[in-house]
Amino acid sequence: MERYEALIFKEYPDFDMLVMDVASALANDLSEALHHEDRVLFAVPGGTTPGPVFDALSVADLDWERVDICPTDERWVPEINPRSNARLIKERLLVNRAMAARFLPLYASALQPEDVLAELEAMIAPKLPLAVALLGMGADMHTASLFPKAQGLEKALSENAPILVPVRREDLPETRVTLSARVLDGAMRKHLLIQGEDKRIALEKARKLRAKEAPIQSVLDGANVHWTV
Ligand SMILES: O=C(O)[C@H](O)[C@@H](O)[C@H](O)[C@H](O)COP(=O)(O)O
Repeated sequence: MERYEALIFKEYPDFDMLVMDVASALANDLSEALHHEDRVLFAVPGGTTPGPVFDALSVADLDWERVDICPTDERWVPEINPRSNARLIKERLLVNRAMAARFLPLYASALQPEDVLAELEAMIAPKLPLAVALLGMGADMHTASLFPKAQGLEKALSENAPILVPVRREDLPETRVTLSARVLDGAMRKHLLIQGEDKRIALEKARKLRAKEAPIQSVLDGANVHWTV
């Protein structure tokens, strides 16, 4: 296991090995957190990578009824929309034993996030800090919906950022809502899932840039990075 600076980088021979090890690490982290707290908050990403990890984690034998699960970020679409992270998480993670967990949404039926942000934050605030955060990363070095050059990024990266920040960028299909960097980085245990050489190179690049150019950097301290080709 390679260790450089304050993050732990673990490489796997293939994606299946990564999936099993990350699901096991997440189950252990959640179980450990549940020894110390009555309830724990677990944030998980959307995207194409985490699905198999959700499948493997959903059968883990732990006190899921004491786990609250929220997305790291959400696309501002109803759950019936295939792009909804709530839909992905409910289809792949909140099944089997993990069905007993409680889901905290980052979307509510309103034209704009700003119309209901206070209500969404009120559900999450009492449960912070995050016990565990599972994160993805784009090749453009975004994580959650902390996208470079996006409207809302500066606020989401600021030290006194609110819990939730709306994010918009012309090329994004819809408005996003993201947990702010301070909330994500404040997770007691962080696991970053990245697959492919392009993302490994992007991660290396991110470590030399500022968070504004490479938002992933704002959550790397103490993170467990799980990578496979
Ligand atoms: O809503 C989302 O899409 C995620 O939260 C996002 O941050 C994702 O983790 C990255 O874009 C990586 O996505 P892939 O796993 O599809 O590469």
